[in-house]
Amino acid sequence: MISLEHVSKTYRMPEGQLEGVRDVSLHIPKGTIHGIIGVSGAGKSTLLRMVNLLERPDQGKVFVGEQEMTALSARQLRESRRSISMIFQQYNLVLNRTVSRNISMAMELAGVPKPERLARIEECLRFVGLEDKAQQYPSRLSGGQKQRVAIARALANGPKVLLCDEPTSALDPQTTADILEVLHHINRSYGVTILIVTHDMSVVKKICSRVSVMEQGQIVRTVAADELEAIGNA
Ligand SMILES: Nc1ncnc2c1ncn2[C@@H]1O[C@H](COP(=O)(O)OP(=O)(O)OP(=O)(O)O)[C@@H](O)[C@H]1O
Repeated sequence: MISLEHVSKTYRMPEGQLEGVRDVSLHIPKGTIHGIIGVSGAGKSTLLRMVNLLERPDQGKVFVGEQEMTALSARQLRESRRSISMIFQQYNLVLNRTVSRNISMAMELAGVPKPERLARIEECLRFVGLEDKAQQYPSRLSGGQKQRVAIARALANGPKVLLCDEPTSALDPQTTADILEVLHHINRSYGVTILIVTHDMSVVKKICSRVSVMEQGQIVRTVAADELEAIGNA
């Protein structure tokens, strides 16, 4: 479903250049949950953001489904990104819009008619267990509830791929477990392929089938999640 072929990204700054990602190749099969783990600065977020081309690689190719993302025009890329959703550590909700409007926005941009939007908002909120919060503003919600809204928003356009950048790092262990259960449920119910960046080994163990370990911009190994512990202890 997701293929990265020899992708690299170098950041050029006045004080010199920094190789964020170096010659990474990775294939993630459709319908799986894949983790990317590594210390701060290893290049995890950069790699994740290459999948929807929020970061454009300097070299290499990115495929999502049949589409070569790196070969699309700006218009085609906008279109293609509708099937790739993203959630973040800090939720990135629009604070002066209600929960309902937050979820509606991507559908408005995609030109979805209002009755369909309203039905979809209800469905997505029910999926994440927040059907009673539609008219609430984000500031009135807990961290776990904000992340549920962000997940509902991510589901609104019916994505094939969900990119998660440290989605539970701001949450306590119980809320983390609840959010991971929601992500697992999305994967099982809709067959969405999930790529999740984390520094938390327990996240990987709970929901990932495979995991890649990054160090200094490179993937140093990709293993089944239950093999990770053995490596960690070696
Ligand atoms: N826009 C940018 N400009 C310059 N350097 C950048 C930029 N984005 C990332 N980097 C650098 O690229 C390297 C990889 O960063 P990245 O954020 O991908 O790492 P990470 O593994 O996700 O780290 P963290 O867990 O702290 O988020 C780091 O050294 C970082 O400082």
